[in-house]
Amino acid sequence: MSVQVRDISVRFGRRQVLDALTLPEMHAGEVTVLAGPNAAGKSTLLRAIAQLLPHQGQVALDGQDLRQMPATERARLVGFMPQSLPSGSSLIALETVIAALRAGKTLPAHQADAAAMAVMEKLGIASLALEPLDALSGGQRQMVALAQAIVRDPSLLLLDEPTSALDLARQVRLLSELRRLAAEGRVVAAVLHDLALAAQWADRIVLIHAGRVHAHGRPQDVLTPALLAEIYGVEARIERCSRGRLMVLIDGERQLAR
Ligand SMILES: Nc1ncnc2c1ncn2[C@@H]1O[C@H](COP(=O)(O)OP(=O)(O)OP(=O)(O)O)[C@@H](O)[C@H]1O
Repeated sequence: MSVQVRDISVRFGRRQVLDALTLPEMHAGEVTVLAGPNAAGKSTLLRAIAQLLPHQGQVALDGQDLRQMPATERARLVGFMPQSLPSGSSLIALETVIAALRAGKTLPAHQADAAAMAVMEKLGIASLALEPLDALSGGQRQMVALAQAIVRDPSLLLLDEPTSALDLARQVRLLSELRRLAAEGRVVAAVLHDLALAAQWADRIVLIHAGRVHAHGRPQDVLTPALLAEIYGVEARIERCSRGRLMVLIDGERQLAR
């Protein structure tokens, strides 16, 4: 499977947030990380790809335009994990995962319960199943959001800062899960701010700046001091640790020439 994202433009009022943005084609088996400064347009792009906000341009799965698909078919094919789950829910965590499952599939109640529980077990959060969603910690809610995003077994998985509230062990658990989901034949795209995590887990990094793709490629090609200075305005060093992994070291903000 491949995903084509072409010429995406989004405007909020008079503000052009995305300007004919085209991503490199994404393929099954690959994890693509979208990175870039605050307000660059990363969340807006993910939401446009998931067809959650009005936009111009095209998103296609194997050439099939997502916009033209019936909503249930799209819900089955695309999983979206938001930056945070809305609060004010009166449901327990398991019910929210069941509701996410039923948005894309009609299933008898006992099968839906079992499928939702199986995903929570796989993610190590079975003990949270009967807790009210609103009573969970930020990291626990983020793991439940992941369960909601993957429970329909989507072909395209979109995640908005999925590790932002997670402790170190759960970051590794989530990112290993993303790699496994990709290896099983899915397309995975995640917004991440942590470039060290991106370097370790991504096949490809797309740097987004001011609503456009500034650079894209393998982590070793994109994580360069020059590009990080251009995009983030920082003095960065990229070094390899003893295991050969890329380390991104930020020495400070870049001093502008007078
Ligand atoms: N619903 C909205 N109405 C008006 N403006 C919006 C809306 N959503 C986003 N924006 C604006 O669009 C721009 C891009 O926002 P977006 O959330 O996509 O950035 P981001 O790259 O994900 O940022 P961050 O790293 O801070 O999460 C920002 O200037 C933001 O204020």
